[in-house]
Amino acid sequence: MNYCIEVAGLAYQFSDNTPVLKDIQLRVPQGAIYGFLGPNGAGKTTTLRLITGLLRMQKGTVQILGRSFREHRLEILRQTGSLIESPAIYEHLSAAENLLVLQRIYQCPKSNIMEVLQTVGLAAVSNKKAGQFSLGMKQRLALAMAMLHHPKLLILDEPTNGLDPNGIIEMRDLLKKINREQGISILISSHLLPEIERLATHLGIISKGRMVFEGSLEQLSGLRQQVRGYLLDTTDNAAALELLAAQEIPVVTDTGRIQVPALPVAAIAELNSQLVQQGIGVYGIQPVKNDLETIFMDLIQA
Ligand SMILES: Nc1ncnc2c1ncn2[C@@H]1O[C@H](COP(=O)(O)OP(=O)(O)OP(=O)(O)O)[C@@H](O)[C@H]1O
Repeated sequence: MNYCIEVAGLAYQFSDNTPVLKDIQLRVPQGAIYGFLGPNGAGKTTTLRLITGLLRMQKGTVQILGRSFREHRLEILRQTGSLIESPAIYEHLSAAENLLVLQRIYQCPKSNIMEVLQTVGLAAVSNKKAGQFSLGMKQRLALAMAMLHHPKLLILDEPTNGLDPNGIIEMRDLLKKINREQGISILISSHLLPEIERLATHLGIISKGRMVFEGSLEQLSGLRQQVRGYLLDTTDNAAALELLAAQEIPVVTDTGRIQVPALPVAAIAELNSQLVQQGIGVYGIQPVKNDLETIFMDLIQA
């Protein structure tokens, strides 16, 4: 598989000497929308700042679009668009004028300006001052700015932060469209699993400065299929709990029902017959499967 970003052994600490990143491995397949997920303070922004050269690397290697970032920094940045921290939008300039400033820096064709405004759905308001834009429109302008020079790769740090539900959906659809129609690979960070689940093809989860999962969405869903335990419905829960305690089987009862761990199916069948032999009717045995939220919480709390 070809990767547009390959990070290995990335470690970082700020001046207070507390390690913030520890041995980060991250591989973004070409053409992917890679969701970089983790709770607040996990190290997402620091990782993205290192990958885009906003922070100086201390340890590890970063390859972008097949080249070492250390050795080919400028060449890589010319092919990469990023949106990290608040974008530098001039509020007193129109959307088109904001892009014109960048067009002069990038020395790219002027026709790119209307083209990206079209892509992000701001062509009709290209002459409106950015200061009069809603937050969602500003984020779309920021995305247009990141895309102006036709990058092959976009690196976006929580681009939906602060947007209302409609703005979030718009941004998600836009990113999918850009990825599908222009073949641009996207690395996007978020602390919201449902958002990433609806958008990403691949996923990396970071917690306390370490990667705790990396793989496709299917692989994560595979974990969802695993059985966490079984719910037992009985005619006499008190007697059933006594029998389980005698066998030292841990139970959870916080839903008002008895949940036993994911024992082998033969052990569950044996438990069922013992309960019945004790005169306790068992009218339900239901496997409890992981949901994505539980998997996520398990991974980040491990
Ligand atoms: N300039 C800095 N100096 C010292 N510590 C910092 C600095 N920037 C970030 N940190 C610390 O590094 C850790 C990781 O922060 P980072 O911003 O990378 O996390 P994050 O996953 O992006 O979180 P969030 O979702 O809240 O943005 C945090 O403990 C943070 O306090």
